[in-house]
Amino acid sequence: MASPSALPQPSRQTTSTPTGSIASLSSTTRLKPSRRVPDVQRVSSSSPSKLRSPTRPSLGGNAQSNSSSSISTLRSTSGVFTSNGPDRSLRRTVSIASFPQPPKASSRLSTASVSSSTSQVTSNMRGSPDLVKSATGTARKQSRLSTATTSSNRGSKASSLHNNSNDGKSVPNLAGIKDYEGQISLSSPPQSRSSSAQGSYSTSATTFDENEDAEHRGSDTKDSAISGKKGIRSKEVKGNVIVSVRVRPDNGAQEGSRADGEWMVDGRRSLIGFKGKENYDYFYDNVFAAHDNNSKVYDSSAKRLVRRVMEGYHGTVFAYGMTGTGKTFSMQGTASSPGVIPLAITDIFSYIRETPHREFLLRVSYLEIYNEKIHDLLSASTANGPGAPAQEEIKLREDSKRGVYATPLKEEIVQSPTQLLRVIARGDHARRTGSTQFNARSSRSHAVVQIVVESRERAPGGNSSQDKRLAFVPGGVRVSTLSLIDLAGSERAAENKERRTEGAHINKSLLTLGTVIARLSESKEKIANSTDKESKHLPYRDSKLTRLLQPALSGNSLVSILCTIQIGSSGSAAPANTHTNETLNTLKFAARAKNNIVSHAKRAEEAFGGGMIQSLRAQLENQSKTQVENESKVEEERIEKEADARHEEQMLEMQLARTALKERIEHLNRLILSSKSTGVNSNGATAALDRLSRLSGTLESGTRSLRSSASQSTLGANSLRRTVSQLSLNSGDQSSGYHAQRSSLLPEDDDDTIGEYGDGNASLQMQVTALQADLVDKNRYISTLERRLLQARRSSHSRMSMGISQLKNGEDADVITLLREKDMEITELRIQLDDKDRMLTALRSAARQRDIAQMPLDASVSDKQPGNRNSEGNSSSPASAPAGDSSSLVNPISPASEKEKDAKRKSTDEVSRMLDEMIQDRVENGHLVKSSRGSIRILSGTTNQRESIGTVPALSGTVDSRGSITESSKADA
Ligand SMILES: Nc1ncnc2c1ncn2[C@@H]1O[C@H](COP(=O)(O)OP(=O)(O)OP(=O)(O)O)[C@@H](O)[C@H]1O
Repeated sequence: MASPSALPQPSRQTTSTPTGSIASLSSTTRLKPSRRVPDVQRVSSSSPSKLRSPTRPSLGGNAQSNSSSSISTLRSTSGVFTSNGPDRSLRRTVSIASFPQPPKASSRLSTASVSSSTSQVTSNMRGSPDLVKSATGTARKQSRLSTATTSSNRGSKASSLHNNSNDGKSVPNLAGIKDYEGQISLSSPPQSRSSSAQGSYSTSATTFDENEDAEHRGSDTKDSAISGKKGIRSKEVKGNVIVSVRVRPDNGAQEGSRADGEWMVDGRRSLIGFKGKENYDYFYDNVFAAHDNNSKVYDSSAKRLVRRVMEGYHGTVFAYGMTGTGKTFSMQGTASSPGVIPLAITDIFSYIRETPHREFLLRVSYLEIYNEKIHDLLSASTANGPGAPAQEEIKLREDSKRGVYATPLKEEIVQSPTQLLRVIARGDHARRTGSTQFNARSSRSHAVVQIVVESRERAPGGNSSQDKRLAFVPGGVRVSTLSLIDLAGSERAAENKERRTEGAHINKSLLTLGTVIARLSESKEKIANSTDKESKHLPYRDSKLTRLLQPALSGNSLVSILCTIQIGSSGSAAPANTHTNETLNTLKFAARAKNNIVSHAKRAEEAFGGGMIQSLRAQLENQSKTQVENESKVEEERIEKEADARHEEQMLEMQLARTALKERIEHLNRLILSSKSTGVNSNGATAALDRLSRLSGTLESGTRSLRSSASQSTLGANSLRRTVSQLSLNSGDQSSGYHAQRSSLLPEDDDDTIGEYGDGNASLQMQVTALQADLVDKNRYISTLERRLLQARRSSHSRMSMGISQLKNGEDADVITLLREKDMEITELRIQLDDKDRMLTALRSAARQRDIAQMPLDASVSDKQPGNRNSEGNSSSPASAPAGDSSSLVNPISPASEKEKDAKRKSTDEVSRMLDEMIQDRVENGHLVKSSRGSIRILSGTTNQRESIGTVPALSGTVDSRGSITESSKADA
């Protein structure tokens, strides 16, 4: 947002125009010293023309004395001419006074003198309308100085002038013609604006300070002098409309050429007179002679209005006149002589700089009305030329707040004069121009620059720019608009068809403008207090131009109209008389405007919650909010993605870990199996159980759920445990039946699995050590797995606690379920590990028991049969014992050990039977397939959870019915 502090403070001296079309804002051209002296000189040496000289001599001694006395009085009062010379102070003082100013105490003396002399003049002029007009003009100037003079002026002659000009007709020069004749040229010296006498301004425009009431008093005197319509306009509205006429230099004019009458331009008295078939004298607020430059034109006709706009009034400045008479020259100016627009821009920024207690925001739009269509001169499509895509049609709308406005129209916020000038230069570039007979680069459209000024009070105190930005009085925003309009020129003599079409539109809209202004007088009084409704009968809607100007013309705005004329017709294709008629029409238009337009412009109220400043502030806040939201959203998404990626990675790791763990378990199973096959499991029953265990492990690696696999695994482990508990009983049994069973159960490819222990010679201790090592391995692995799971959990938790609540409920549930599954998996793996532990313990105790059992047996055998002592090793190593030897060795044993052996055999049979049942069960359930050779294989893909789980109770039931084994299995379960 363009905060006030952000508005750069332009340097008047350095401001330059971005393009050649807009003049440099350098003040040097404006402040040229001694400008007025040459002006005066130029008056006497101005080029010959058909201009009459000022009528001073014709006024007679009184008038002359009046004139001179008034001037001298002004000078002495202001103290500017005498003390400072025509310097900057003077110029500015004069310029500000273009709007009537209140009298000051210091001016009273001079006022009295002016008053008396004016009275004298007017009384001397009675009976001569021409003189009356001239004198009234002088009196009008005088009257600005004091209200005291006003009454006499009003009462005397003003009405006689303005009764005629009111309806657009000027008073013809019926008398005093002689007085004008013989005068070659006229270029009155720049008039000394009465404000200088009032001394109501400081010498610098930048310390402008005036009293509004006083100003209105001043304006009252001025207007009453010019219009003589006292009582019609209220004091408040007079002076709000300034009408000026500017005469373009007629460089090509030659004496006697194309003359159609005699003209008199008296800038000092703001008078233009014409002597021809009819004689006219027109008085305006300002008349600028050919030698007056743009700076003077701006100072006198627009400067004050611009500053009032900055204070909160709406203001409209427009240039009206025939083609080629200098409208664009006056509004835009040149590089060396900037016009109203660049000078206004400079002033706007000066004002901002001088008003630090308020915050300002400026936005600018630029449109043209060409052939009754509105074009946005700042839109890209306009700037890009005819090839660019057509822009959306711009329409005029009206609302109570904004009045009549064009939409959609691009508005640019500007923060410096350079920026503003650049924007306008861009629009100028896009504006349509063409060559007419009277102007090589004629504007073919009405161009409207609109600068919207928003301001509001700052809180006192804040020194830093930061403070200034933040500290505001909780007041409202004041919005005012400055419209600077360069109308297209009327042209009657177009030859080219395109020019004619354009000309028709231009003329039609100008005609409507003239009609509206003429009609304003009909209901002037009404309009002074009018509501919008009452003014609706005026044909504002007949043209886009009048519709756009409606708020200004109907009194809501300060208005300054600059009418341009060219007195000579040199350069014009039109015949001299046509040209003169056109010029007279312009003058009539100006006179009507002066008399008919009533402005009761009021300073805009400070609106709360409205205005661009506030909406921009709100927008900015919203934007930053949205930005923060977006950033946090992006950040959250990034975190979420990272978390997802981490999560996936962890899942993958866990999956791998699980697979690896299973492999390890399988491997462990194999080791157990091999240990069974060699030592503890020498009876073969264990081998069968081991198969089962292995089977469960294999099944486990299938596609069934973790739970089912765990059940299987547990089942295998339980079976093993049971087997181990039985083995503790059968440790000494080495019946060949087990070998037979073992061979029938072992798949062929298991021969390798038996591995190093397969020879049956490896010691049990070695197997136990291997198992232990494996166990340690497994434990390590599980702890790693646990650690990872913990990490995964932590990151999940942190994700949740970080408020990445964008995760859908389903996702949460998924994660939780997954975690639970992993927990279960770990638990189950633990159980398996415990099983293995127990199994190992069982194996150890079995080994120990076997050792113990063998020791007394060996001892008794050796005791009773000393010759057989060497057979001990054979009994413990069936592989090394000769076939059938075992029975022969057993025979000599005592009846007690026979009994013991019997019991062992029985229990071994029992285990075998149990295993058979289990295997049979599995075969029936389709988990195992019996090969033709009698061996059993695992059927791949037979992983039916229901079946596998179902086997457990069946097995349990079987085992339950069997004494000590039942107890052990129950405990395991
Ligand atoms: N006061 C002046 N002093 C010097 N040159 C002037 C003055 N007024 C106008 N001119 C010159 O006269 C020519 C026509 O002026 P300009 O284009 O401003 O006329 P216009 O009224 O805008 O015409 P149109 O309506 O055709 O656009 C330009 O070359 C301009 O420089």
